[in-house]
Amino acid sequence: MSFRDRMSYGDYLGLDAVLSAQHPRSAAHDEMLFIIQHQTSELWMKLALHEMDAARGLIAAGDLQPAFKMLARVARIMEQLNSAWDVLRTMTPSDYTDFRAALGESSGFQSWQYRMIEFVAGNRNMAMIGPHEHRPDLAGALRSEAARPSLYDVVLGRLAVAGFDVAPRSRLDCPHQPEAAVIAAWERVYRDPRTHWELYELAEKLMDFEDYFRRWRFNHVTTVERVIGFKRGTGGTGGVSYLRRMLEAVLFPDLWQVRTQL
Ligand code: HEM
Ligand SMILES: N[C@@H](CC(=O)c1ccccc1NC=O)C(=O)O
Repeated sequence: MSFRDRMSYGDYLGLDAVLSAQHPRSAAHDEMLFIIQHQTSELWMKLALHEMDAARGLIAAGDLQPAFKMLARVARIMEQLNSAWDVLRTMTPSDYTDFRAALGESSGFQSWQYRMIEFVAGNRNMAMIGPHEHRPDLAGALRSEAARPSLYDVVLGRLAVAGFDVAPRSRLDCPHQPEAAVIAAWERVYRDPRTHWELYELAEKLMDFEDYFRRWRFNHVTTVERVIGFKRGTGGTGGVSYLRRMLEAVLFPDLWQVRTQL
């Protein structure tokens, strides 16, 4: 059973690198929880991006069934991220203040994968690249992403292919705005799902995604208020006041607006 010359479990998974990447900067007991909570979230985000990018390519090519499977997996990943807050919630303000100063000015604001998920979905606020300018590779990756059609842009492309009067966006580097022609197209899809089943299913997959995303934001702001109250964030924002404003962000406004008309 010697694995001296064969690939072992740890070799395959790169576990030495993963399990030696926890470097608490204080003696506080809960700092390990804080680090692992973020690292596992970033790993799940990596998988979500892998699935979202592949789903976007398949949707653009008109191969919707495998894309649905990937988007369903993204929804399960988001559930995982949402459940993870239950672990972090066991950390009280007393526990957190034991090591908060050790975090310096670092903050979730600098999670480039979180911003990339927003950018791939289509919520592109170029000002959010600011916190990544110290890493030209990451800022560059976000800029390149903002120049590509988003997940929602390729979905709009499917509406056009199906004969709806929907034009590609003239600018890709901004959040999606509600558009009368697109809302009218979705209205026809939702009024007659049997005729437009794939588009209907696609729309509901996007709704699932945004629904889970909103729950993540809500869990975040609630946990933050529970742990630091209304203190300013280490990233320089007002903290809870900023995160509450972010709850209003809408990824797919047409899909939310069409509901009022049905
Ligand atoms: C006790 C735990 C946490 C606290 C107190 C906290 C606090 C904050 C605060 C105050 C902000 C606003 C930016 C700033 O001024 O710093 C922020 C942003 C952010 N945090 Fe957390 N956070 C916590 C846990 C997490 C976890 C577990 C994640 C998961 C990766 C996360 C990801 C983010 C992201 C992505 C942002 C940017 C949000 C946006 O711009 O919309 N945070 N956090
Ligand atoms: N913004 C947080 C700090 C923080 O949460 C954080 C710091 C370093 C690495 C990840 C973090 N998590 C999410 O924002 C605070 O103000 O306490």
